[in-house]
Amino acid sequence: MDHNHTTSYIIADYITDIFDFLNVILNLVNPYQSPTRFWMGPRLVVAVKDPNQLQIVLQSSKITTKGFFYRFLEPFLGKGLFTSSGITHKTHRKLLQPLFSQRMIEGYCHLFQKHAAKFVERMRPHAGGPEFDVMLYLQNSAFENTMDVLLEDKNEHSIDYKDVPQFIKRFYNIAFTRFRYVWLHWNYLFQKSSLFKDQAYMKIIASTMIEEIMYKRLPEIIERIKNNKMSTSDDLRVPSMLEQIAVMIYNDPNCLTVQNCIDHLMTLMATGQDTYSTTVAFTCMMLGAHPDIQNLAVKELRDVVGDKKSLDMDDVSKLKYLEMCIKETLRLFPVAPFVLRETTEDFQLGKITIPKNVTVLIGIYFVHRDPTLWERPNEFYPDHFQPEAVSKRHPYAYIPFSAGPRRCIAQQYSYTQLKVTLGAILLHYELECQRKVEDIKLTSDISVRPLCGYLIKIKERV
Ligand code: HEM
Repeated sequence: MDHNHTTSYIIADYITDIFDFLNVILNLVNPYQSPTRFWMGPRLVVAVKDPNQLQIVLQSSKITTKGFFYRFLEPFLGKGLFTSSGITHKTHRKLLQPLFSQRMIEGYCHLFQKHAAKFVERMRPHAGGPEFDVMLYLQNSAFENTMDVLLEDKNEHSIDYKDVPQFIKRFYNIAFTRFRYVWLHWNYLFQKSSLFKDQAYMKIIASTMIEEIMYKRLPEIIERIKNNKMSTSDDLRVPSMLEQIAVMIYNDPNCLTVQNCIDHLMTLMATGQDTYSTTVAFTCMMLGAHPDIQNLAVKELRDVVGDKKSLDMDDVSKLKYLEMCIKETLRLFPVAPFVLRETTEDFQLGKITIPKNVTVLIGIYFVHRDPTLWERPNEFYPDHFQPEAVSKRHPYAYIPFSAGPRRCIAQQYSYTQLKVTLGAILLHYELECQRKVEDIKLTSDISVRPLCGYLIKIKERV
């Protein structure tokens, strides 16, 4: 690799002493041109933040192996889509892609509406009151919504599972702690820690829950498949994801093992919640802090939705301004500020050769706030996503869902779910937030988090 790009060498202890990982990485990488490199304990990390270079890395099929950090997610997610690599990932991705097709998303929309309405009601006691952390309600709502889409689960499971949404957060936190504290990379030391015990306990509860619901649902689903009758229950306009997976296995019993199914369901459950809830929460904060922008979003909603109090699929595609607000939120507060890859052979990045066995850090957060790419990089300014501005910008300047073969499988699903939820919130409440972008101090584990919490005030909308 070209040594002119060498920047900083850090030793393991340096990074572990500092709580604020996001800012550690920002300070290490920001002053230098891309790509830049640093050591994390014994590992060489190459950070990429230039959109042309990001395009080369993300589009390449030679660098799709997830970084070493993802090994710490495996105890919970198994070998699901998020953590697997190589041919397994490629074939399973192809199998699961139809679960997120436009037709399926249209079917799930009905469930998104149901859970958005429930969420709006849960917040009602706060209307007219002081500020509160909206995540208190979002976490459970995200969990119930995901379980409904995945497993046709009506949230009737035993009381023992009420903590699972909290476990998912805690689990990410443990994986991230392992990442930060280099000595916990070694299984031997990790297994001596209390984190290991916590992780094992949470894993047992969560996977028992998934298996219990799965086996409860399966006889009915198999009966439907045998009778050639896909789901027509009142609540489901399309089959649940479990039912679609069962049909695949019915047609080709070798396509997935039972363990594959459990791993995929665990992965979709865990990836589907935190992403959705943090984006809804940050968007509420941003709209609350910018009443003029909120008014524009509400005007568009009223024009599209008319007198209705919820949104259907036709409405969703017309809400262009609300989508711009969501995109701007994901620009400033990307769910994944960095993603990691591992080189399995020497990789050519323009004139630079990145050697084998190096971690490549894909700097989503950097490119999203690059002043050479954005008119107002540190402000909430949805007009960044006016079609004309988008057409002039580098396509890899904005990659909240990543891009290429390892991009998020649920991008369209997420925009639909987010618009349905935020639309319902805005139709019922006026949002207020006292913090603008510059007042929100961020930290990160696997995702970016506001140190102050997701604090907003709500008032009934007249
Ligand atoms: C605001 C919403 C979301 C954002 C911003 C987001 C972002 C991302 C990003 C950046 C990646 C790439 C991660 C990496 O390379 O390490 C990813 C992958 C993935 N996401 Fe999402 N995600 C969102 C919602 C969801 C939802 C709702 C689901 C599931 C229901 C989901 C499932 C997945 C899966 C399975 C992968 C792995 C894909 C693969 O490697 O083939 N995501 N997501």
